[in-house]
Amino acid sequence: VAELEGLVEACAARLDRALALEELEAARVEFLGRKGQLAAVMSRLPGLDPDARREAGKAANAVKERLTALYDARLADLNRAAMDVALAGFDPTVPGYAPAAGSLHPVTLVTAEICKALEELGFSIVTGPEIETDYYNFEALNMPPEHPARDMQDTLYISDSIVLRTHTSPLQIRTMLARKPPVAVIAPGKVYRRDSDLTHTPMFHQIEGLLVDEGVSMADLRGTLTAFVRRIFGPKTNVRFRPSFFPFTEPSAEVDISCVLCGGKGSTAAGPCRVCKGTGFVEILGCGMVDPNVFDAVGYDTERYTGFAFGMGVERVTMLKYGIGDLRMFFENDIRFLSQF
Ligand SMILES: CNC(=O)COc1cccc(Nc2cc(Cl)ccn2)c1
Repeated sequence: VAELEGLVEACAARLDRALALEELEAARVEFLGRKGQLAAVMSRLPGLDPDARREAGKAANAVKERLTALYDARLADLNRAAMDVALAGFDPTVPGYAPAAGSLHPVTLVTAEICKALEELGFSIVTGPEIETDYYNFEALNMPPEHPARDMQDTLYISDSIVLRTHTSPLQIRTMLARKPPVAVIAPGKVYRRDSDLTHTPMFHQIEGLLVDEGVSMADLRGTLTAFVRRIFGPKTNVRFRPSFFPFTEPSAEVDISCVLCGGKGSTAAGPCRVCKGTGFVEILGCGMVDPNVFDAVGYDTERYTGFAFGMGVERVTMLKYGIGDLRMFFENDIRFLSQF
Protein backbone atom coordinates (compact mmCIF):
# COMPACT_ATOMS: atom_id res chain seq x y z
CA VAL A 1 0.00 0.00 0.00
CA ALA A 2 2.93 2.37 0.78
CA GLU A 3 4.40 1.66 -2.65
CA LEU A 4 1.03 2.54 -4.28
CA GLU A 5 0.87 5.87 -2.44
CA GLY A 6 4.42 6.57 -3.61
CA LEU A 7 3.15 6.12 -7.20
CA VAL A 8 0.63 8.91 -6.75
CA GLU A 9 3.37 11.33 -5.66
CA ALA A 10 5.69 10.31 -8.51
CA CYS A 11 2.89 10.50 -11.13
CA ALA A 12 1.62 13.88 -9.87
CA ALA A 13 5.17 15.28 -10.09
CA ARG A 14 5.60 13.82 -13.63
CA LEU A 15 2.24 15.22 -14.83
CA ASP A 16 3.03 18.71 -13.54
CA ARG A 17 6.27 18.64 -15.55
CA ALA A 18 4.43 17.59 -18.71
CA LEU A 19 4.08 20.75 -20.82
CA ALA A 20 3.06 19.16 -24.13
CA LEU A 21 0.48 16.56 -25.04
CA GLU A 22 3.24 14.13 -26.07
CA GLU A 23 4.88 14.34 -22.65
CA LEU A 24 1.49 13.88 -21.03
CA GLU A 25 0.84 10.79 -23.11
CA ALA A 26 4.27 9.38 -22.15
CA ALA A 27 3.44 9.91 -18.45
CA ARG A 28 0.06 8.19 -18.94
CA VAL A 29 1.74 5.16 -20.53
CA GLU A 30 4.45 5.16 -17.81
CA PHE A 31 1.97 5.02 -14.93
CA LEU A 32 -1.39 3.87 -16.33
CA GLY A 33 -0.30 1.86 -19.33
CA ARG A 34 -0.60 -1.94 -19.66
CA LYS A 35 3.14 -2.23 -18.90
CA GLY A 36 3.09 0.79 -16.57
CA GLN A 37 4.15 1.14 -12.94
CA LEU A 38 0.59 0.65 -11.55
CA ALA A 39 0.12 -2.50 -13.66
CA ALA A 40 3.47 -3.80 -12.30
CA VAL A 41 2.33 -3.40 -8.70
CA MET A 42 -1.11 -4.93 -9.46
CA SER A 43 0.59 -7.95 -11.03
CA ARG A 44 2.12 -8.79 -7.59
CA LEU A 45 -1.33 -8.93 -5.86
CA PRO A 46 -1.91 -12.69 -6.46
CA GLY A 47 1.23 -13.42 -4.38
CA LEU A 48 -0.28 -11.86 -1.22
CA ASP A 49 -2.44 -13.61 1.44
CA PRO A 50 -6.24 -13.01 1.07
CA ASP A 51 -6.57 -10.18 3.64
CA ALA A 52 -3.51 -8.32 2.36
CA ARG A 53 -4.63 -8.88 -1.24
CA ARG A 54 -8.11 -7.41 -0.55
CA GLU A 55 -6.64 -4.30 1.16
CA ALA A 56 -3.98 -3.81 -1.49
CA GLY A 57 -6.59 -4.32 -4.28
CA LYS A 58 -8.85 -1.63 -2.80
CA ALA A 59 -5.88 0.73 -2.47
CA ALA A 60 -4.77 -0.03 -6.04
CA ASN A 61 -8.21 0.83 -7.49
CA ALA A 62 -8.29 4.05 -5.48
CA VAL A 63 -4.82 4.95 -6.82
CA LYS A 64 -5.94 4.14 -10.38
CA GLU A 65 -8.89 6.56 -10.07
CA ARG A 66 -6.59 9.17 -8.51
CA LEU A 67 -3.99 8.88 -11.28
CA THR A 68 -6.70 9.00 -13.97
CA ALA A 69 -8.23 12.11 -12.37
CA LEU A 70 -4.79 13.78 -12.23
CA TYR A 71 -4.20 12.86 -15.89
CA ASP A 72 -7.64 14.16 -17.05
CA ALA A 73 -7.13 17.43 -15.16
CA ARG A 74 -3.69 17.94 -16.70
CA LEU A 75 -5.00 17.13 -20.16
CA ALA A 76 -7.80 19.69 -19.73
CA ASP A 77 -5.22 22.30 -18.61
CA LEU A 78 -2.98 21.67 -21.64
CA ASN A 79 -5.94 21.79 -24.04
CA ARG A 80 -7.23 25.03 -22.54
CA ALA A 81 -3.74 26.53 -22.75
CA ALA A 82 -3.55 25.53 -26.40
CA MET A 83 -6.98 27.09 -27.05
CA ASP A 84 -5.95 30.33 -25.29
CA VAL A 85 -2.89 30.54 -27.56
CA ALA A 86 -5.05 29.89 -30.64
CA LEU A 87 -7.65 32.47 -29.63
CA ALA A 88 -5.05 35.05 -28.50
CA GLY A 89 -5.04 36.76 -31.92
CA PHE A 90 -8.68 36.00 -32.72
CA ASP A 91 -11.08 38.95 -32.89
CA PRO A 92 -14.71 37.73 -33.22
CA THR A 93 -15.88 41.21 -34.15
CA VAL A 94 -13.90 41.22 -37.43
CA PRO A 95 -16.43 40.69 -40.29
CA GLY A 96 -16.19 37.26 -41.98
CA TYR A 97 -15.24 36.66 -45.64
CA ALA A 98 -18.34 36.78 -47.86
CA PRO A 99 -18.34 33.63 -50.04
CA ALA A 100 -17.74 34.48 -53.69
CA ALA A 101 -21.23 34.67 -55.19
CA GLY A 102 -21.83 33.79 -58.84
CA SER A 103 -23.90 35.96 -61.15
CA LEU A 104 -26.46 35.30 -63.87
CA HIS A 105 -25.55 35.92 -67.49
CA PRO A 106 -26.94 39.25 -68.74
CA VAL A 107 -28.93 37.48 -71.48
CA THR A 108 -30.53 35.31 -68.78
CA LEU A 109 -31.34 38.40 -66.71
CA VAL A 110 -32.88 40.33 -69.59
CA THR A 111 -34.85 37.28 -70.81
CA ALA A 112 -36.35 36.95 -67.32
CA GLU A 113 -37.10 40.68 -67.16
CA ILE A 114 -38.81 40.69 -70.57
CA CYS A 115 -40.80 37.56 -69.75
CA LYS A 116 -41.89 39.02 -66.39
CA ALA A 117 -43.01 42.26 -68.02
CA LEU A 118 -45.03 40.38 -70.65
CA GLU A 119 -46.46 37.92 -68.14
CA GLU A 120 -47.73 40.93 -66.20
CA LEU A 121 -49.42 42.04 -69.45
CA GLY A 122 -51.23 38.67 -69.64
CA PHE A 123 -48.93 36.48 -71.74
CA SER A 124 -47.79 33.00 -70.74
CA ILE A 125 -44.54 31.28 -71.76
CA VAL A 126 -44.32 28.43 -74.28
CA THR A 127 -41.20 26.44 -75.21
CA GLY A 128 -40.41 23.85 -77.88
CA PRO A 129 -37.84 22.22 -80.17
CA GLU A 130 -34.84 24.13 -81.53
CA ILE A 131 -34.56 21.72 -84.46
CA GLU A 132 -37.61 22.32 -86.64
CA THR A 133 -39.16 21.17 -89.89
CA ASP A 134 -39.28 23.73 -92.67
CA TYR A 135 -43.04 23.54 -92.39
CA TYR A 136 -43.17 25.10 -88.89
CA ASN A 137 -40.19 27.39 -89.47
CA PHE A 138 -41.22 28.72 -92.89
CA GLU A 139 -44.31 27.32 -94.68
CA ALA A 140 -46.81 27.86 -91.89
CA LEU A 141 -45.42 31.40 -91.55
CA ASN A 142 -46.43 32.38 -95.08
CA MET A 143 -43.03 31.58 -96.59
CA PRO A 144 -43.69 28.92 -99.26
CA PRO A 145 -40.85 26.66 -100.53
CA GLU A 146 -39.41 29.11 -103.05
CA HIS A 147 -39.45 32.10 -100.66
CA PRO A 148 -36.07 33.92 -100.52
CA ALA A 149 -36.05 33.98 -96.71
CA ARG A 150 -35.51 30.24 -96.82
CA ASP A 151 -32.28 30.18 -98.67
CA MET A 152 -29.09 28.65 -97.45
CA GLN A 153 -27.32 31.97 -96.89
CA ASP A 154 -29.27 32.54 -93.69
CA THR A 155 -30.50 29.12 -92.60
CA LEU A 156 -28.65 26.16 -91.12
CA TYR A 157 -30.10 23.03 -92.73
CA ILE A 158 -29.79 19.65 -91.07
CA SER A 159 -31.39 18.00 -94.10
CA ASP A 160 -33.63 19.06 -96.98
CA SER A 161 -36.57 19.61 -94.64
CA ILE A 162 -34.99 19.90 -91.22
CA VAL A 163 -33.49 23.20 -90.04
CA LEU A 164 -32.15 24.83 -86.92
CA ARG A 165 -34.98 27.26 -86.20
CA THR A 166 -34.17 30.77 -87.41
CA HIS A 167 -36.70 32.38 -85.02
CA THR A 168 -39.05 31.23 -82.25
CA SER A 169 -42.17 31.74 -84.43
CA PRO A 170 -42.54 27.95 -84.95
CA LEU A 171 -43.43 27.72 -81.26
CA GLN A 172 -46.33 30.09 -81.87
CA ILE A 173 -47.51 27.90 -84.77
CA ARG A 174 -47.29 24.78 -82.62
CA THR A 175 -49.22 26.54 -79.84
CA MET A 176 -52.02 27.66 -82.19
CA LEU A 177 -52.30 24.11 -83.53
CA ALA A 178 -52.66 22.87 -79.95
CA ARG A 179 -55.02 25.52 -78.57
CA LYS A 180 -58.20 27.38 -79.54
CA PRO A 181 -58.30 31.20 -79.20
CA PRO A 182 -57.95 33.32 -77.13
CA VAL A 183 -54.18 32.78 -77.19
CA ALA A 184 -51.65 35.07 -75.47
CA VAL A 185 -48.20 33.49 -75.43
CA ILE A 186 -44.52 34.44 -75.51
CA ALA A 187 -41.80 32.18 -76.90
CA PRO A 188 -38.27 32.81 -75.59
CA GLY A 189 -35.27 30.80 -76.75
CA LYS A 190 -32.16 30.19 -78.83
CA VAL A 191 -32.32 30.72 -82.58
CA TYR A 192 -29.73 29.98 -85.25
CA ARG A 193 -28.60 31.82 -88.37
CA ARG A 194 -25.89 30.94 -90.88
CA ASP A 195 -24.25 34.27 -90.15
CA SER A 196 -21.16 35.20 -88.22
CA ASP A 197 -19.41 38.57 -88.07
CA LEU A 198 -18.82 41.46 -85.69
CA THR A 199 -22.52 42.05 -85.17
CA HIS A 200 -23.96 38.57 -85.83
CA THR A 201 -23.41 35.24 -84.07
CA PRO A 202 -24.68 31.87 -85.40
CA MET A 203 -26.67 31.38 -82.19
CA PHE A 204 -28.52 34.14 -80.37
CA HIS A 205 -31.74 34.58 -78.41
CA GLN A 206 -35.15 35.85 -79.41
CA ILE A 207 -38.44 36.40 -77.65
CA GLU A 208 -41.67 36.50 -79.64
CA GLY A 209 -45.18 37.35 -78.52
CA LEU A 210 -48.55 36.45 -80.02
CA LEU A 211 -52.09 37.57 -79.13
CA VAL A 212 -55.10 36.05 -80.92
CA ASP A 213 -58.69 36.82 -79.99
CA GLU A 214 -61.88 38.34 -81.39
CA GLY A 215 -61.55 42.03 -82.28
CA VAL A 216 -57.77 42.43 -81.76
CA SER A 217 -56.63 45.63 -83.52
CA MET A 218 -53.49 47.58 -84.31
CA ALA A 219 -54.40 49.81 -81.36
CA ASP A 220 -54.05 46.79 -79.05
CA LEU A 221 -50.65 46.17 -80.63
CA ARG A 222 -49.48 49.76 -80.06
CA GLY A 223 -50.83 49.91 -76.51
CA THR A 224 -49.37 46.56 -75.46
CA LEU A 225 -45.92 47.17 -76.96
CA THR A 226 -45.72 50.75 -75.65
CA ALA A 227 -46.51 49.50 -72.15
CA PHE A 228 -44.00 46.67 -72.54
CA VAL A 229 -41.12 48.85 -73.79
CA ARG A 230 -41.69 51.37 -70.99
CA ARG A 231 -41.43 48.60 -68.39
CA ILE A 232 -38.04 47.63 -69.78
CA PHE A 233 -36.53 51.02 -70.66
CA GLY A 234 -38.34 53.33 -68.25
CA PRO A 235 -41.64 55.24 -68.20
CA LYS A 236 -40.29 58.28 -70.03
CA THR A 237 -39.10 56.29 -73.04
CA ASN A 238 -40.42 57.68 -76.34
CA VAL A 239 -41.83 54.94 -78.60
CA ARG A 240 -42.12 55.23 -82.41
CA PHE A 241 -43.84 52.81 -84.82
CA ARG A 242 -42.38 52.75 -88.33
CA PRO A 243 -43.87 50.88 -91.31
CA SER A 244 -41.96 47.72 -92.17
CA PHE A 245 -42.46 44.27 -93.77
CA PHE A 246 -42.47 40.68 -92.56
CA PRO A 247 -43.90 37.77 -94.58
CA PHE A 248 -46.06 36.66 -91.65
CA THR A 249 -47.64 39.99 -90.68
CA GLU A 250 -49.66 42.61 -92.58
CA PRO A 251 -49.39 45.48 -91.81
CA SER A 252 -45.95 45.22 -90.24
CA ALA A 253 -44.04 47.79 -88.19
CA GLU A 254 -40.77 48.27 -86.43
CA VAL A 255 -40.67 49.87 -83.01
CA ASP A 256 -37.97 52.41 -82.17
CA ILE A 257 -37.30 53.90 -78.77
CA SER A 258 -35.54 57.14 -77.92
CA CYS A 259 -31.83 56.41 -77.78
CA VAL A 260 -30.69 54.99 -74.44
CA LEU A 261 -27.38 56.86 -74.62
CA CYS A 262 -28.24 60.39 -75.85
CA GLY A 263 -31.88 60.34 -74.66
CA GLY A 264 -33.07 61.14 -78.18
CA LYS A 265 -30.94 64.26 -78.83
CA GLY A 266 -28.86 62.38 -81.43
CA SER A 267 -25.61 63.74 -80.10
CA THR A 268 -23.51 63.74 -76.96
CA ALA A 269 -20.75 66.06 -75.77
CA ALA A 270 -18.37 63.87 -77.78
CA GLY A 271 -20.32 64.50 -81.03
CA PRO A 272 -22.90 62.43 -82.97
CA CYS A 273 -24.28 59.66 -80.76
CA ARG A 274 -22.48 56.38 -81.58
CA VAL A 275 -25.45 54.27 -80.47
CA CYS A 276 -28.24 55.84 -82.58
CA LYS A 277 -25.86 57.26 -85.22
CA GLY A 278 -27.39 60.70 -84.67
CA THR A 279 -30.99 59.63 -85.37
CA GLY A 280 -32.10 59.87 -81.73
CA PHE A 281 -33.86 56.51 -82.02
CA VAL A 282 -32.85 52.85 -81.89
CA GLU A 283 -34.84 49.94 -83.29
CA ILE A 284 -35.89 47.54 -80.56
CA LEU A 285 -38.37 45.07 -82.09
CA GLY A 286 -40.52 44.14 -85.07
CA CYS A 287 -44.28 43.47 -85.03
CA GLY A 288 -47.49 43.40 -87.03
CA MET A 289 -51.00 42.04 -87.43
CA VAL A 290 -50.84 38.29 -88.10
CA ASP A 291 -51.29 37.56 -91.82
CA PRO A 292 -54.54 35.59 -92.49
CA ASN A 293 -52.50 32.99 -94.39
CA VAL A 294 -50.88 32.06 -91.08
CA PHE A 295 -54.29 31.61 -89.44
CA ASP A 296 -55.34 29.47 -92.43
CA ALA A 297 -52.30 27.25 -91.84
CA VAL A 298 -53.38 26.61 -88.25
CA GLY A 299 -57.10 26.35 -89.00
CA TYR A 300 -58.18 29.55 -87.20
CA ASP A 301 -61.30 31.26 -88.58
CA THR A 302 -59.99 34.48 -90.16
CA GLU A 303 -63.53 35.95 -90.21
CA ARG A 304 -63.75 35.61 -86.44
CA TYR A 305 -60.21 36.03 -85.08
CA THR A 306 -57.47 38.63 -85.56
CA GLY A 307 -54.16 38.89 -83.79
CA PHE A 308 -50.85 40.65 -83.46
CA ALA A 309 -47.35 39.33 -83.03
CA PHE A 310 -43.93 40.76 -82.28
CA GLY A 311 -40.35 39.62 -81.93
CA MET A 312 -37.10 40.95 -80.55
CA GLY A 313 -33.47 39.92 -80.27
CA VAL A 314 -32.48 39.54 -76.62
CA GLU A 315 -28.76 40.31 -77.15
CA ARG A 316 -29.74 43.54 -78.92
CA VAL A 317 -32.03 44.62 -76.06
CA THR A 318 -29.32 43.67 -73.53
CA MET A 319 -26.61 45.65 -75.34
CA LEU A 320 -28.85 48.73 -75.41
CA LYS A 321 -29.96 48.34 -71.80
CA TYR A 322 -26.48 47.81 -70.38
CA GLY A 323 -24.41 49.76 -72.91
CA ILE A 324 -22.49 46.67 -74.10
CA GLY A 325 -20.50 47.48 -77.24
CA ASP A 326 -19.45 44.06 -78.51
CA LEU A 327 -21.78 41.12 -79.16
CA ARG A 328 -18.93 38.66 -78.70
CA MET A 329 -18.64 39.49 -74.99
CA PHE A 330 -21.75 37.41 -74.36
CA PHE A 331 -19.91 34.29 -75.49
CA GLU A 332 -16.36 34.78 -74.18
CA ASN A 333 -17.18 33.87 -70.57
CA ASP A 334 -14.80 36.54 -69.27
CA ILE A 335 -15.51 36.58 -65.54
CA ARG A 336 -14.64 40.29 -65.36
CA PHE A 337 -17.51 40.98 -67.78
CA LEU A 338 -19.98 38.48 -66.33
CA SER A 339 -19.45 39.40 -62.69
CA GLN A 340 -20.77 42.93 -63.31
CA PHE A 341 -24.36 41.67 -63.59
C1 LIG B 1 -36.25 39.61 -83.98
N1 LIG B 1 -37.60 39.61 -84.47
C2 LIG B 1 -38.03 40.65 -85.24
O1 LIG B 1 -37.33 41.61 -85.50
C3 LIG B 1 -39.44 40.59 -85.74
O2 LIG B 1 -40.10 39.47 -85.25
C4 LIG B 1 -41.42 39.34 -85.56
C5 LIG B 1 -42.12 40.38 -86.18
C6 LIG B 1 -43.46 40.17 -86.46
C7 LIG B 1 -44.10 38.96 -86.14
C8 LIG B 1 -43.36 37.93 -85.54
N2 LIG B 1 -43.90 36.69 -85.22
C9 LIG B 1 -45.02 36.13 -85.74
C10 LIG B 1 -45.39 34.87 -85.31
C11 LIG B 1 -46.52 34.29 -85.84
CL1 LIG B 1 -46.99 32.72 -85.38
C12 LIG B 1 -47.28 34.97 -86.77
C13 LIG B 1 -46.89 36.25 -87.16
N3 LIG B 1 -45.76 36.81 -86.65
C14 LIG B 1 -42.02 38.15 -85.24
